[in-house]
Amino acid sequence: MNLSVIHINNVYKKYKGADVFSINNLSLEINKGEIYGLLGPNGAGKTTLISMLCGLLKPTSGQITIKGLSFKDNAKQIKQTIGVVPQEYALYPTLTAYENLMYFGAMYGLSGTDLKFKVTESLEHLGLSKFQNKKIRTFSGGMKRRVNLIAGILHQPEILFLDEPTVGVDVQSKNVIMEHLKMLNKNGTTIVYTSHHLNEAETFCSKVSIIDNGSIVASGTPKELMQNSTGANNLEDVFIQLTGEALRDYA
Ligand SMILES: Nc1ncnc2c1ncn2[C@@H]1O[C@H](COP(=O)(O)OP(=O)(O)OP(=O)(O)O)[C@@H](O)[C@H]1O
Repeated sequence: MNLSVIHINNVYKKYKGADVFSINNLSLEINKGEIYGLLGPNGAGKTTLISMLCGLLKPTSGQITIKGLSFKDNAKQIKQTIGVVPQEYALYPTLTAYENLMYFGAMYGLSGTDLKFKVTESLEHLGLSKFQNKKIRTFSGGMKRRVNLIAGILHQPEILFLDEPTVGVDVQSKNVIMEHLKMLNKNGTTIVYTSHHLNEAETFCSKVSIIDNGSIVASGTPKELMQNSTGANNLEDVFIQLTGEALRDYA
């Protein structure tokens, strides 16, 4: 039986001062154990949507529940259940990787030997042990992305939200990040992530939604979307068929 853990019902979002809705009557259910990809061109609304799912932004109207709970009434409870890996680095550049992670772990209520063990173990899993006492400002983009990921998962969240977790990283860092996410999912973590990497999403995601102009234009397993699009050999073909060739520049 599929157990829905994220429920999005008729959600709209209009930013203050904006003329148009960035999210436009969007409804979606995400089941426990999925790796769910939110895909779409620049400006489609991916970051806006995932920010609302994490409770960082409020919908203008509509409902979002996480395991049946709403941010309005149960924000504290939800925050213990979810992990968030934002697109922008949330790290302190003048602190070391170890110090940053001890800080983030403490924010999630971890402490003592448990916290030290989790920080040390995660740094090792993501290939960063050697650099744990170096300041973040000296780190490469790929190393910062890996520390950013650890900061969001130290408290072992049931549901993990990631906004473009592999943007701007080399293939080596990307592989380490994706393998780690697969391992977390195997151990029961539901993963919701935004990405521009359609090849990656095609193999990584159990389900995807393609978003354009703030609405979902298609949802399903990557295989289903390819089967339903005439002549599509891969998810990129489906994506182009649904969202078109036009550039999506915005400022
Ligand atoms: N703080 C804001 N104030 C006003 N408009 C915003 C704000 N943030 C985003 N928008 C607008 O909302 C729309 C959706 O933006 P969003 O960042 O969610 O898209 P995205 O799919 O994540 O894009 P990208 O792939 O470029 O990251 C865009 O038209 C954008 O200009």
